[in-house]
Amino acid sequence: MLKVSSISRSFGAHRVLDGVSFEVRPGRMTGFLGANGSGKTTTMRIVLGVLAAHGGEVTWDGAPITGAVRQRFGYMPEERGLYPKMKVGEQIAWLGQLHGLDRATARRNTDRLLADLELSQRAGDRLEELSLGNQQRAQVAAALVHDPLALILDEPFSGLDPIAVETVLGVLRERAANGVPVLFSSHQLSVVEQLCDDLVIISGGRIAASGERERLRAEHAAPRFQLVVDGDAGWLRDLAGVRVLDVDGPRAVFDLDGRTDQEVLRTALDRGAVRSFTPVVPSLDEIFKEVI
Ligand SMILES: Nc1ncnc2c1ncn2[C@@H]1O[C@H](COP(=O)(O)OP(=O)(O)OP(=O)(O)O)[C@@H](O)[C@H]1O
Repeated sequence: MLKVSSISRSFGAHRVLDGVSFEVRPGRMTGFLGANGSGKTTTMRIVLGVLAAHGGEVTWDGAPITGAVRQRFGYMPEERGLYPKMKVGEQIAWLGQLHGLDRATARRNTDRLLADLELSQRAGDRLEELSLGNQQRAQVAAALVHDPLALILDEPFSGLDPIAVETVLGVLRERAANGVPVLFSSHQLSVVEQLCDDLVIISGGRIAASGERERLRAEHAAPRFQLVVDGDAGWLRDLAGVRVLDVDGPRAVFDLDGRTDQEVLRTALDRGAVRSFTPVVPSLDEIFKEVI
């Protein structure tokens, strides 16, 4: 497991990270979410040892991370590091060798990854000849070629079309399923909402919330319900103890504000047929707005 404990970092007088702590668990896709400038890239650079922390530590399986362990991490940096003039397949295999693979294994891993990322046809092209989306797939391949112990990916989905998101996601999920902790940053809530198991939300260099996505949702869930009745649900507006957010014919969405869900349900049943009565789970968007 990758553990970040109380890390801090300043640039001049600007404190960019302030006591940042979270875990990236094996076999989990962890979304690292925050607005522009909130400290995601700085945190990832510190995890990778590209940048020093001014306080705190990063550990792997309980021990401070050594150079040898870091060498086995996979990193997709924000600035993207591949060579535009070099052929895609050669470049990825070469990066595999730089990470310690023998030539045959590097080649084999490259072929498999390019196939999984649906990029095999472009293996012989120079990187600069690829579309931006395909360049991004190549960057993902570069981060994965040496079968990393852990994956740290800075905005791996930005700029990808929905089909490419699915393809890249499939490859990352397979790694996660094999026990690799995967940390990926994003400021696209909708992307993170679908893709992550765990969530770390950073705001102004501090962790605003972290943990299992579903637990965070449940914790931040207002007691909100949707009721569908026969006829018009407008009567709910006059019921004390509920705050109606929306009524659209037979459908109403409301928060409880003093009355229990069972009381509202009984009232509705007294008035006629109830077609559905369901809790409304908040979107990540709502959680995000609430915690930052
Ligand atoms: N080398 C640096 N020198 C000075 N300030 C820096 C440096 N690197 C980052 N910062 C500042 O640290 C803050 C956090 O930046 P960081 O890149 O970590 O944010 P981020 O969450 O990754 O943002 P984005 O989503 O825009 O990539 C910003 O205010 C940024 O200007």
